[in-house]
Amino acid sequence: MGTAATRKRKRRRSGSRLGSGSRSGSGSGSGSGLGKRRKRAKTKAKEEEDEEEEAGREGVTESGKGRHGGGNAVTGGETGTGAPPAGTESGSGSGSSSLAEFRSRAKGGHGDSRQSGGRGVADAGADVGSGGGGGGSGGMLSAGGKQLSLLEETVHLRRAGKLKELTKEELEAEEERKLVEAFASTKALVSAAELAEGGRTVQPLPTTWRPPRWAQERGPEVYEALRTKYNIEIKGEDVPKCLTTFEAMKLPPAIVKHLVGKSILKPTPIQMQGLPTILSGRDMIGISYTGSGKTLVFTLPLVLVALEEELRMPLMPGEGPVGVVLSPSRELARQTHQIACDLAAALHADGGPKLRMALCMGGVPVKPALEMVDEGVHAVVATPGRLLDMLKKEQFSLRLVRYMCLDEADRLISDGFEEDMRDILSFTGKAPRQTVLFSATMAQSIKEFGATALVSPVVVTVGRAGAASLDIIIEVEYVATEEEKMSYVVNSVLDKTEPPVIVFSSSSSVVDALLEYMMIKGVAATAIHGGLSQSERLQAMDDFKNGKADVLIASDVAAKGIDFPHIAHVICVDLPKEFEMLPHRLGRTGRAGNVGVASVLITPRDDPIMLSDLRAMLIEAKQRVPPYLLRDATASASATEACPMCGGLGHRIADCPLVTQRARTNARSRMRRGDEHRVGDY
Ligand SMILES: Nc1ncnc2c1ncn2[C@@H]1O[C@H](COP(=O)(O)OP(=O)(O)OP(=O)(O)O)[C@@H](O)[C@H]1O
Repeated sequence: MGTAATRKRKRRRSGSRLGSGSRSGSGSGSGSGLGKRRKRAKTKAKEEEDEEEEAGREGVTESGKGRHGGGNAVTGGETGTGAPPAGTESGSGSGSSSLAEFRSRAKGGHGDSRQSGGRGVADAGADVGSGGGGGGSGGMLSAGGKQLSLLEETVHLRRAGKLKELTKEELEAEEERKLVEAFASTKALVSAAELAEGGRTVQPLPTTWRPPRWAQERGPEVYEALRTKYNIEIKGEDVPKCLTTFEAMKLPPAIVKHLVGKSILKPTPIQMQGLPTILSGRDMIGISYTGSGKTLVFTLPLVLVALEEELRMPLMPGEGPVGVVLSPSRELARQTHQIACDLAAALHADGGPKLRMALCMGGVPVKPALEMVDEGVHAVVATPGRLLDMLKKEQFSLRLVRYMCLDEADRLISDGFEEDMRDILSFTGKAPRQTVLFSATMAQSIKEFGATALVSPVVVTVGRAGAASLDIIIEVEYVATEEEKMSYVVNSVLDKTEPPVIVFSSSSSVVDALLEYMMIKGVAATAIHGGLSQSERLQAMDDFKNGKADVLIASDVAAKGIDFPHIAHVICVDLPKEFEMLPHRLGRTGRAGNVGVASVLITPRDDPIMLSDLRAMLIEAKQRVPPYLLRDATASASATEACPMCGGLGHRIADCPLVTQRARTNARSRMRRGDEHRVGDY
């Protein structure tokens, strides 16, 4: 590992769980050491949450003017020609549309659809969110009309003798069903107005995009075979074709050229099914393992929606956006925004119009985004807190939005973001809207909820949701005490591979202590966590990306979605607070078909349920299970069926730590929202 100490980043935090905060690097470290130049930016409570964006703000005023929503023609009409020879998967390439062709299609393609919409509105009383009538969560009412909790309900039923005849297994299954329903009944994807009116759009967004004719003429058995070959599972009605080349998807040549320049030559499985699905205007839930190219699946349509709108009717100053991508962290928002800008620039360089893509996230000045809005903004990539803040200040409007994506959607529609999401949707107009959700992890409860809140969605799954990528070699290492971890990481684990390496911990103070220790040991390291200022976070990311630092020590703020190229090794010094986070952490390596190594440190003090999940994950990924895990993990777990709440393979819902944690987080979030003056890390 490199020895050049880079920047003099000095921080210290006492009480680190890892100890060793002292100069000697040993002992139980109260955290003296490198001085006190960095003030503590966070309280303990904030540190525990650490991760990300939150918001609790008041007041919703619908604003915005101008346009009206409409159809979603994306890249053109039915011009794919030249069937490929039987048995081949690719088109002839003639399906790819030039910008001029695209322009003419966009102008004539779907006439008035922007005005007329195309999605009908459901009758009052329609099934909004999950659950439908009766409160959705399956709760029942007491004689006094009060909604009963699940617990109270069970007690009532027991007293009434209705549960007597059920076996223990049946009771457990019933309990699971109700818990899943209870959590699935959250309605983050349905705006307050839609909830109030009991209506929502019920037709997929109309689009003029079609696959090439040769692809349309193939029988369903061809697509079934392709999906089997690429391990693609689909759910939904009338699922669009799976296309195995970008040309067959009729992307503008400038985009294909841009992708080739990035060595993206052939779609990955989630792209094969996901891109045609979104280009067809369908709502979609996309689940695929980490590093499998999901970002392109939702970013490319964002840019193409923007292109089409601009070609049909250029945006006026103050208008837009027509597309929005929401990310749960600033780093992820920044990354996605850059990818969208690159795609837009490729179109512009080929003679296309200039598309304006705004980045709206906390920690950075709002001015550049506002300047873009003044000119007319085509698309926005945002974190929920900043977006909501701007909407409430009427700095722009979402009334023209016809494409909305939630990246890392399981995080965005749970964990206290729910209210923000609903508030954000209150700012959308009545225009038809296409909604797509993506993640590598999505527990059954979230998937079910998504499926009821979207319009005739297509669910595309590649691999099991929450499974570790098979391109990662996972090694579990047993360490007897927390105090030993720090020296163990530096002296035994770090040297297993060449840099770059990412080290994860769920605690900011451990991240700080590790940074201090590594700097003392001469390791070129930098760190990122939610307690640092935005400029410090940015600097750390840049130093790591451009090779100034060999090691990035990170809290889970960097676990989801961040695409560092060629990470050789991920080290988890502890298990995350939610097991679901582990595949995300591990997934920073082994991306885009490369093989990676991950080390997970465990101690005897780790939660047995977490260890059980870990064991099941290793077995599923056909990795070596250390004897310690075989001995101590709880024996009751089923290794074939995932917990419907959190996706963990090692336990059932009755033992799910997430159930308790979510309840706690939601309560905390409700309390925060009562504080009008709070300004979150958004
Ligand atoms: N078709 C492709 N061929 C080769 N590389 C690709 C392809 N599509 C995307 N990539 C590259 O793969 C890497 C991972 O892609 P991406 O970040 O979209 O993964 P992801 O599925 O979103 O992962 P995560 O779940 O961690 O967010 C990126 O560097 C991207 O440029």
